[in-house]
Amino acid sequence: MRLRFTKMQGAGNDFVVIDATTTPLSLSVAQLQRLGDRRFGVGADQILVVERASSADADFRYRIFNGASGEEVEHCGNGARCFVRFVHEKGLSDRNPLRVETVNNRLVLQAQADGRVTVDMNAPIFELDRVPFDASDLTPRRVGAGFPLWPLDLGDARVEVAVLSMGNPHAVLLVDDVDQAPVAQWGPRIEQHPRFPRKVNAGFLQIIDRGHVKLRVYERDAGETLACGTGACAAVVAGIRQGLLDPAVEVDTRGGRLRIEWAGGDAHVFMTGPAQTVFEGEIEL
Ligand SMILES: N[C@@H](CCC[C@H](N)C(=O)O)C(=O)O
Repeated sequence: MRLRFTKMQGAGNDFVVIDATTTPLSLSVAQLQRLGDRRFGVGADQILVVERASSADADFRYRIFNGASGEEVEHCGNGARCFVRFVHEKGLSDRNPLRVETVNNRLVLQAQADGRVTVDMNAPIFELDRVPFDASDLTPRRVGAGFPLWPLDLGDARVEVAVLSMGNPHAVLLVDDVDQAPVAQWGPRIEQHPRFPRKVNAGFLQIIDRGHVKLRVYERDAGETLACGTGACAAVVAGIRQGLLDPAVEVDTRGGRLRIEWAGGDAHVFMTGPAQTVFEGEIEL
């Protein structure tokens, strides 16, 4: 099969984006992994497939697959911004905002006049069984107004993580200096910790001040990426719940800056950041 694709990036988190709005497309895990492979394929952290919506209250359906594993996942913040740019650039729709359905969510996305895109990421989820996280026999340390930090045994280290879902699972760890943080060592151990039955994205968060943080994320099934949009939302929400951050925060990732806003409680989280097309191509799969 010959497949047309668009290579995109949002803050250095990179994607192969495929238009499946006219012809339905079913790719095998091996084909998805080939698209994600930086040596034998195109190379991407995630593969995004744009489809027709299944109901009238959404404009499109957007599916996300981790490039390394070919597994379908629930959410991708940086990918959502690229999805908007793709739909507008390809002339698939000129609606703004766009409403999109994902495997477990509905999102509203708005292209801004300055070229950035804002995504309504919905409300964060703290119920542990919905993350999911197995906290049996664990006692958390409570911080802020009672927000739990959970102890995790990593073998030669014991860390404390905030646990939440942005539609996909996140564990967030506070560090003094993110550039020195042992992301490559602890990232995979947190990602595959048995207390996270569906694995987890592991965020390493350094607070600069109440409106500015630095963040690195070891993504589930992707390794460390240059940025993770849902990870940025989860980290800021965790920082706010710990009483360390204000409601609007600039997040510096290794690939660029994201702005995250959350008013607390049941409020939705809003993420604003860049999205860019890198090139177009065709591949024989
Ligand atoms: N890069 C993404 C998240 C992609 C999915 C993640 N690796 C997972 O498995 O949940 C983002 O920008 O949010």
